[in-house]
Amino acid sequence: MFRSPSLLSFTSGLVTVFNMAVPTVCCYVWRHVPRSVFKRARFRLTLDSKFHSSSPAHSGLLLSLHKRGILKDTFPDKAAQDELPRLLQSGSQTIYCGFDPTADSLHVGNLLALIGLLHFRSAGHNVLAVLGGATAEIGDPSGKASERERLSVEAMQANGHSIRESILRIFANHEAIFHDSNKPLGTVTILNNRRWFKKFTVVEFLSEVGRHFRMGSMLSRHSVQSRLKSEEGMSLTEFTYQVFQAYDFYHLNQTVGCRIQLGGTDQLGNIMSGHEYIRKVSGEDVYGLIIPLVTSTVGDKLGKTAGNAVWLNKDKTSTFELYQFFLRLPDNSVEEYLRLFTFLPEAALENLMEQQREDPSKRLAQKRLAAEVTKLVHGKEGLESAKRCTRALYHSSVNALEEMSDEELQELFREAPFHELLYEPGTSVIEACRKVCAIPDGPKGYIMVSAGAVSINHVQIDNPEQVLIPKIHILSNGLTLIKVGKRNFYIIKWLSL
Ligand SMILES: N[C@@H](Cc1ccc(O)cc1)C(=O)O
Repeated sequence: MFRSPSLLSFTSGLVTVFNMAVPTVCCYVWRHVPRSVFKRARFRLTLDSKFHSSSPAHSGLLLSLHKRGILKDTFPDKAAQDELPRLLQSGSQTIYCGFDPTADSLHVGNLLALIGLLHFRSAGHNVLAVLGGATAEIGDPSGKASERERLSVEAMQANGHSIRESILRIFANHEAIFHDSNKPLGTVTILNNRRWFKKFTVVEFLSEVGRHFRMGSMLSRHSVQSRLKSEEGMSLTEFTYQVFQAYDFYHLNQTVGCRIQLGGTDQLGNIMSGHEYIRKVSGEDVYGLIIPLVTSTVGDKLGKTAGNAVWLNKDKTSTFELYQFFLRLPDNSVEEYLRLFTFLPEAALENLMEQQREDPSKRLAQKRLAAEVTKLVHGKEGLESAKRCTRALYHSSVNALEEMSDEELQELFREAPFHELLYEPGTSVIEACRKVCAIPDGPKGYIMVSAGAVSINHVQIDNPEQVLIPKIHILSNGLTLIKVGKRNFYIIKWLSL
């Protein structure tokens, strides 16, 4: 029997750049797309009043998320007033959010989506994370100036595996540390969309699903418009992305009754496509919850594409670096971040901010924020580790250095060379420094040490001939930390015979 190529290999193989079609397409849009579509596609600013339901009993969760800054908007626009609050009141709902495994870790931007889901879970709703094994192969053009490099299926699977682990870890930390155990907690499900796309051939998909999509609305999406205008244009593969995400929503609606999708502002177009598709095929009303994109303190999108990501896996951003990222936030951002990234109730938050305003130099708000986020992402042990590293590095604490595991050390001094050397009694400071190339050869290095440029385990050295003394220069964990100048670190792990 004839079988057409499988859907995924067909679409991801299509690198036919859409450029050639741009002029025709633009004319098409201009002539055929109703004005109202453009108007709807434009992101509208939310008015507070929108989240006030006509019946106050219904508006609770949405309103509080809106006040925290997590819920930026809903789709359709008017649903926030009545339909959505009513739906959430009517019983446990399933809320989903998708994550494409295009990297081996999620980042802080994704954390906000997980936190959004967690608020719903804490309110007794069921949450569903979709790993986009299939959609990652297509590549979402939303918010991206150019097409993503194609990743191998193996890399995608490995990424998916690692992302699944981190989602489960964060959800488990939330349950153990932040959830009030007297309150009902919804379920968590993680599904990979490869599962349902696998069954289609490309012909079947286009014939069964594709026919319900209108070119006019597809072309009106912001992600498409901005790319069509760019020099690079857009491939057919990327152009079809919204159909895949729309189908996910439909599939989850049909199989588990999911009626709510959560996503960042860049996902609005994809969510709208799902909404239109489901309405058309099954007549059911579904909704989108739009969360803000996390930006850096100077306003850049904080994410993988922007190249300044803060990752959630500790082999990419250590617990210490994550902690420090939040600790370093400027005063004018900390309140906003506390609302977005912690589960602190409003009263506790205001209290904390009042203390912060009394004496900003104590950085109480930043410390609390950093602690809460680190606990959520890496658990209590993660926070302990981050604090230990902070003491070791910034408070020159020898005790903290002594308590550190090899793994923590390497995480903390990621950039620092790590040397394992055989310990020979009688080794001097200058010899140790030379062995790890911490100082230049010859008299220049000798002079540097004599001038006090080198410290060992946070104690400044001025005698290059000083013999390394166990317990002082070699800590009980077999470690010597050499610092040259302000920020050059070298770690020696002494091995004994
Ligand atoms: N498109 C989303 C990920 C996603 C994947 C599949 C979905 O069904 C939903 C969302 C993103 O790039 O962030």
